[in-house]
Amino acid sequence: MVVSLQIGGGRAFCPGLGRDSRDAVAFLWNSACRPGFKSGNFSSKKKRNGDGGTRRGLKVCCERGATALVEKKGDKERQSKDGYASQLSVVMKFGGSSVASAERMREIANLILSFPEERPVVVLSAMGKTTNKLLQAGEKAVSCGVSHISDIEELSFIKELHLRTVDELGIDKSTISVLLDELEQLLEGIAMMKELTLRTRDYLVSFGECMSTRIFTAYLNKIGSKARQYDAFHLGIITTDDFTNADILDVTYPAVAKRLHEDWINNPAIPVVTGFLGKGCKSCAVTTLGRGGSDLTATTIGKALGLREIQVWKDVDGVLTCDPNIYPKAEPVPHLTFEEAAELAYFGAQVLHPQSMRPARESDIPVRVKNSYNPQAPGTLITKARDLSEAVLTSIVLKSNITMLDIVSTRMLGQFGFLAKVFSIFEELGISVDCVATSEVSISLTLDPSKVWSRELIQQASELDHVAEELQKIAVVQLLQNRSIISLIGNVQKSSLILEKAFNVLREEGVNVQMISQGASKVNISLVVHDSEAKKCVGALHSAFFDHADDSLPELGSAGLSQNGSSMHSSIS
Ligand SMILES: Nc1ncnc2c1ncn2[C@@H]1O[C@H](COP(=O)(O)OP(=O)(O)O)[C@@H](O)[C@H]1O
Ligand SMILES: N[C@@H](CC(=O)OP(=O)(O)O)C(=O)O
Repeated sequence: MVVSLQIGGGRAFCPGLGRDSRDAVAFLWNSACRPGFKSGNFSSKKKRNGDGGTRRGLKVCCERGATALVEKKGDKERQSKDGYASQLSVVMKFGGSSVASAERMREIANLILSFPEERPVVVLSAMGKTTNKLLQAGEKAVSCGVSHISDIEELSFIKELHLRTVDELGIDKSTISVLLDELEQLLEGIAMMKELTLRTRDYLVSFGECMSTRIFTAYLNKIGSKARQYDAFHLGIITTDDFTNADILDVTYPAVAKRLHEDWINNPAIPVVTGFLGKGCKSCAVTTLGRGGSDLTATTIGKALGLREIQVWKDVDGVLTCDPNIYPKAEPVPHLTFEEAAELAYFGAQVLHPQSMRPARESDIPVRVKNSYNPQAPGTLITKARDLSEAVLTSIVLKSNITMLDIVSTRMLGQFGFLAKVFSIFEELGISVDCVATSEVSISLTLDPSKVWSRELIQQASELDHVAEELQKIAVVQLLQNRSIISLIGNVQKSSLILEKAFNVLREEGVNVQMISQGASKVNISLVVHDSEAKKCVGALHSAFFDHADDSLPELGSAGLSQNGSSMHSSIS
């Protein structure tokens, strides 16, 4: 088959073409399989790169107006779903601790520029603890009265931090002064209304990312690295209207790819994007993706552009065997699968946003978790698959202050529809359920406190009473608070070994496990214990699985796999 290309003014054919043209043929070959592709519509283009040099590429046009610059010199071309062959190569996301001060911003800029071969999209969180401070300021504004807004300690803190940073970096105050004024006006509005709705809350916290990205972009430009700031809600990150915990919609991917790609083609500059934020599809208001949501912004952009790698830079040497605040001897895990990472994030490891692995997994783009304080450390690489032959336990996750419900049917054994009825009550009340262990007539479950709205709900005793009231129509209900879930993320092929070892440790510690649940993905086994015993258990389990990996524990009989509060069951939820 002969494929013809129109390159510049000349005409060329597949056999014997130069390298650039072969790249274009490859693109044509891929694109021709896509709907909307119109063959023969090519033009060459000389392009200035970020350093002011020129780089030759071929601009390939598709029918829908999508264009792609195909690089020469063996730079592996990657295409987004929409047919864009991105010039950008990686996403580099920096969390709050990585951009907490002027000093940190300088270090991050140096770090980004120390990879001259990369053309990154930078995603930033708010500086340090700004998001928490904004939320606290909002809460205070509700009751302090309009005339006392300027007395709010957290507002002064935020102003001082951002103005000092701007000053220390030697950039213009005007970069953020308008936003600081708007923030004060917003707090006055909250004080006037005496209420802080979820929608307003999202708008309020958005000031953190909007300021950090403006400061960092101005700094990059000041030091001669051309950068361009983007607010995610203007970039095309479209979400549901679930304020404080919005989901990203699929329309986001082509919109983000188009905007970033076109801007880069027209005028290359490092994109610096606000993490955590989006735009509600119906409300058009600013939404947020849940706490820690900048990780999800990073993977979403990675997928949109079909980038080579997604890097999330934190203040730890990667994903660790355990939260270092709970067990300081925790060690980095060198390699994880998307499934393992998603599971440990979902079960409460703060290091990654629970939904952040989805876009990366869907587009099979590796995620690297690195330490911005220690860039030499190898970090954690998260990919589709890894060698599990030696793996037993990967990580231990502790989620505390959980509410557990023990529900036993008042109907006769064998009544069908009991479980359906229980779950329909949770659905009606909009409550998210976390771990479950069941039998035909009884069910133990834990309520998910990771969603902001449900955390508030759980804190409201009256709401919980309402749950119990509804359930009591069909069952005897016991509400057990102050429980912890210890999740063991490990190799499914070794689940019996994990259980055997874990139960031996817990028996030695004299701990009674109140519920066991092995998730559908089977890389996770969750044990519910009392809050007061949880940290001790995690320490002992960590010692057994990681600190003394060679010590073999005495063999025990096979443990039951699914147990709820009232009885031991053989099923696995
Ligand atoms: N398994 C774990 N591995 C690494 N860090 C963890 C783990 N569990 C909890 N953490 C906590 O997560 C923090 C990093 O996540 P986060 O604060 O969201 O980072 P950033 O704000 O830089 O994105 C660490 O400082 C650590 O305290
Ligand atoms: N600033 C937001 C979003 C975020 O992702 O932050 P971090 O990357 O610092 O966890 C938050 O605090 O939730």
